[in-house]
Order: sequence, then structure tokens, then C-alpha cells
Amino acid sequence: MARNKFDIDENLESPFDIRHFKRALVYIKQQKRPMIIALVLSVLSAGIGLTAPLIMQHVVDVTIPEKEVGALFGWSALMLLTIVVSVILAAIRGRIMTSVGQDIIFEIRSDLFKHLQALPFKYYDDRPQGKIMIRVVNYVNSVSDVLSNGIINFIMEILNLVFIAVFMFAVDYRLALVILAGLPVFAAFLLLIKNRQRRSWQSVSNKSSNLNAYMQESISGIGVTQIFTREDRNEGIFTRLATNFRTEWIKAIHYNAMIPFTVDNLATIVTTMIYVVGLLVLSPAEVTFGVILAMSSYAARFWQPILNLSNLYNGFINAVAYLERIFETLDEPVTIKDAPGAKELPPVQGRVTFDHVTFGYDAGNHVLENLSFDVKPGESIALVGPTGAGKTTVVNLISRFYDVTGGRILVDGHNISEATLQSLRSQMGIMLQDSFIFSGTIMDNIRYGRLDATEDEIIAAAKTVRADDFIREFENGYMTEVNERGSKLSQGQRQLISFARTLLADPRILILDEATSSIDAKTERLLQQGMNELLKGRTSFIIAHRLSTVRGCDRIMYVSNKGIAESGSHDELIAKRGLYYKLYTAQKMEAV
Ligand SMILES: Nc1ncnc2c1ncn2[C@@H]1O[C@H](COP(=O)(O)OP(=O)(O)OP(=O)(O)O)[C@@H](O)[C@H]1O
Repeated sequence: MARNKFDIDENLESPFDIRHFKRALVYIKQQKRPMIIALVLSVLSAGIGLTAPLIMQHVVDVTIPEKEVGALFGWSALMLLTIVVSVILAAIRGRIMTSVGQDIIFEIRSDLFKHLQALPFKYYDDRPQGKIMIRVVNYVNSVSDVLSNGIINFIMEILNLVFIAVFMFAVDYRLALVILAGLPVFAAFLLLIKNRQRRSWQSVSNKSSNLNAYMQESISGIGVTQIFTREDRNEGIFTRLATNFRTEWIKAIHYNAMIPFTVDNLATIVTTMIYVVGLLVLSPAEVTFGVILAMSSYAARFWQPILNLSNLYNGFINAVAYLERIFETLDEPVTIKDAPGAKELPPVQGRVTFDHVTFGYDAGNHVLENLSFDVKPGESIALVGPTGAGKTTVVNLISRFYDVTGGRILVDGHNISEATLQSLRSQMGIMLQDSFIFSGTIMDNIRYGRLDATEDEIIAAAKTVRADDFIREFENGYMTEVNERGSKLSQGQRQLISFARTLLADPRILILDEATSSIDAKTERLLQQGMNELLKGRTSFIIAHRLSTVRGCDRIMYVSNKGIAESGSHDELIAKRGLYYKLYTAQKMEAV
């Protein structure tokens, strides 16, 4: 799909159809046992409830005319008992179904989360995070009721209808037919509005997704908003998105509301018809007053399940709009994955070879073209060059965050696209430009990639990157709580923590993308000493704009024009007086 933004509706790639429905059934089937129990309880509860009109009919036609006072008390007590029992059964069923609904949500959400973790960078490049989040959190919530209670209620209401119909026909088949006559009218009405109603809910899901995306973006970018005093303008954007959502919601609810309205009116008409037919058309000898009373009670009871079914139908149409988005996410292909027959990469020495590699993020727009180089095990490589030249792209390809468009990348002679991702990435230490800090303690953050690391190992890694001193200065030291925005931590401190995290994994191939860009020159010098020790024997790729950081690397590659324009040691490149020389002297001049 094309890149999406918070104010662009997402095209629906695969609208809901029978396949999706079968898939939803998979989640429901896992809850078969409790659902059957709930269904049985519902049937019992409804069956018991249905005896009330029969008791009523008997009391009106026999007990009262014959003045059987004792029997009247008996029937009243029985009626009370039926009500109490049916309420208790309904309550138990309610408890079971709450847990079923939550279990279904849990399963769908787990599958979504698992899948999202496997999806490649490209998926996340293409859409705002808020649009992904809303599917996992809100949409899943919205479908739970339909997939749990909805199914039971649907079966129940159908059974209810059949029961009531049997009772109705048993009492008087002619009046029963009068009650049923409203059904075709209702079916025709549903058909008439079905598509409009469905489109309306799809639009609601889009607008709520847009709004969520904007909210998420606004919260993440709150600092920039306040710096540029964009609050008023952002409020305008928010108001527009919220209004769009509101309009679509009202439209969808309008369709929903039309359904019970129609049911209510049909029920009233049908009940009136019973009196008309019962009192005016049929003779008193044919229908007693008790029969008319029982039938009008059945008419109300018959149209109640229809009303309930139509509410379920509304819920279903609404849930479909969310389910199709949920399944769309689950169907999103995991493009970066183990190839069929992928092999475990053995413990590597760290040789990295680019063999005529071509790559573009978007088709037809190459960032790298026909790039070839060979890095020996243990060699340290600096990637320098202008902004946007492709340095990060080179390291992204080594880690297989994206697959090459042409050519191949080899590690120790093994084509990385034929190796398992786990065996490749577990031998790499990658520090991305964005040194992300997770919520938890500093200790948790350093331990993130190697859960079995001991405290001593964690402290040793922090010492190596010169993070130990500042961490100990916090009141709670390594147990200091931090969060995703890295509160309490300066940018440089965040970098040092994620640096320690990367080193702790003890990788053979180390990738540092602007790992020290926010660290002051003095700390960086100290860090460099520890690093030199650490880099020994490991292949490393270091991206840095500050050239002092990479001077000591074995080889410096100057990335530009979709490839490597210059390559050599610092001294060689300075002697060459080319692009690197220019960059270096320019930086030196700035420093003076
Ligand atoms: N996820 C992406 N989707 C599409 N294009 C991208 C993506 N990431 C980078 N690019 C484009 O690829 C080119 C190379 O980007 P890259 O991040 O590799 O540059 P860089 O040399 O690391 O830049 P910098 O020094 O600014 O970090 C740029 O033109 C950029 O616009």
C-alpha cells in the first residue's frame, strides 16, 4: 500500500467475506465448552420464562372464572419461581460469557501482537503508529461482544423464536400467522439498508483510526508542538478529524437506530392486528379473550427476539468493519523471514561481503546501486558521507531489516538471505540511531538483549561504555526507573545505556549508527579507550558524522552517489585529498 498519513483513509485491501467469518469461528471454537454450557443455561432460562403466558392463560380462562382461590395462589407461586430460576440461570450465563469474551479478545490480541513483532520495518514505514495501535487495542475490544455473547444470543434468539412460534401455533394458528406476517416486510427493509449501513461503519473505523493516529503523533511530538507554538493549529486539525469521526458515527448510528424503530412499529401493528382479527374477524366462539390475551403477549415476545436479533445484526455489521481491519493486519505478509530451507548460521568470524548489491526502499528508486566491498573479520569500518547518502541503509541491509533488491550479502561466505534471521541477528549487535529506552529500570534496559546476563556483567558493560559513573549518581543507581521517553536521562545518557545494551550481547559483528553523537567529546574520548578494547576481534561498522569518532577505524568508506565513493584509512584518504579530505578539513575548520 502507498504510504499513509493521519488524515488519509486506509484502503481496505480485503473486505469481509465468508473466509473472514470462518477465521473468526476459529477463535470462537476454542471456547466451545463454556459456550455450550452458557447456551444450555440460556435455553433453560428462556424455556422456563416461556411458561408464564401459559400459566396466565390458564388462570384467566379457568382459575379465575371458577374462583379457585387456592389454585390461584399456587399458580402465582409457580410463576414467581419461574422468574427467579430464569434470572439466576441468566446471571450464571452472564458470568461465563464475560470470561469467554475476554478469552477471545486475548487470543486475537496475542495473534496480532505476535504478527506485528514479525512484520518488517517496511510495514511500519508505511503507516502511522496510531493506526496500528487502534487495531490491537480498540478494534479487538469492539468485536469481543459479537464473537462471544453475539453468537450465543443469536442462537438463543432463534431458538426463542422457534419456541414462541410453536407456542403461538399451539394456541391459535390463525393469530400466529398474523404475527408472522410482519417478517417479510422487515427482511426487505434490512436488505434495503444493508450496504449503506456497512459502508458507514467502515467509514467510522477509518475516521477513528485517523483520529487515533493524529493523537498518537501529537503526543509523541508534543515538545516540537510547544516549541513552535502550534497548539492552535493542531487543535484545528484535531477538531477537523474529530468532527469527521463524529459525522460518520452519527450517520452509522442513524442506520442502526432505524432498525429497532422499524421493529417496534411492526410489533405494534402486528399486535393491533391480533385484536382486530381476534375480536372483529373471528367469532368469540372461535377465540376466547384468554387466547387473545395470550397471543398479544406472544406477539410482544415474538417481536422481542426479532428486535434483539436486529440489535445483534447491528453489532455484527459494526464488528465486521473492525474484523476486516484486524484480519487485514494478520494477513499482512511477513516479507522478511526465514527462506524455505534456511540454515542456521554457524558461529561467525565476522567477514562481511557486499556482492553487487542494489537496493531501494521504494520500487524504482535506488538508494544503493551495484555496491561491492569485502570486510575482513575483526576489521573496523567507518561509514561517513553526506546526510541521506545511504549509510544507515548499508547497515540495515546487513541486519536484514530490508532485503536487497539485487545482488547478495554474505557473512563468512553465507548468503544472509539463506540463513535464519535468529542465527544472523543474534550474532550482531546493532545500535540504531534512535537509542530507544523501554519502561523499566536502567538494569532492565541494559539486560534487554541478554536476559541471562548477571548484574556483574551488566555493570561491566556499563563501565566499558563509561555509563557506570552517571548511573551510580542516581539515587537508585541501576534500579532507577526510566520510561520510553527516557525521562531522567539526557540524550547522551540514553545513548550510553543503549550502547551498554548492545555490548552486553557480545556480538561478533557490531553496528553502531551514530552511537556517540550526543556524547560530549571528553566522555567520548574515555569511551573510545574502552571501545578499542572491545572492538578487538569483532567486525564493526560505525556510522558517525563526527569524524574524530572514526579516525582510528581500519577503513573509512565515504558513501555517496548510491555507492562507496572513496575507501581507505584516515591517512590514505587525507593524502588522497578527495571527498573525505574535504569533509574532514571542513569539520576541523568548524572546530577551530
Ligand atoms: N524507511 C525509508 N523509506 C523510504 N526511504 C528511506 C527510508 N529510510 C531512508 N530512506 C531514504 O534513503 C536514503 C538513504 O537514507 P539513509 O538513512 O541510509 O541515509 P544516511 O546516509 O544514513 O543519512 P544520515 O546521515 O542522515 O543518517 C535517503 O534518501 C532517505 O530519504
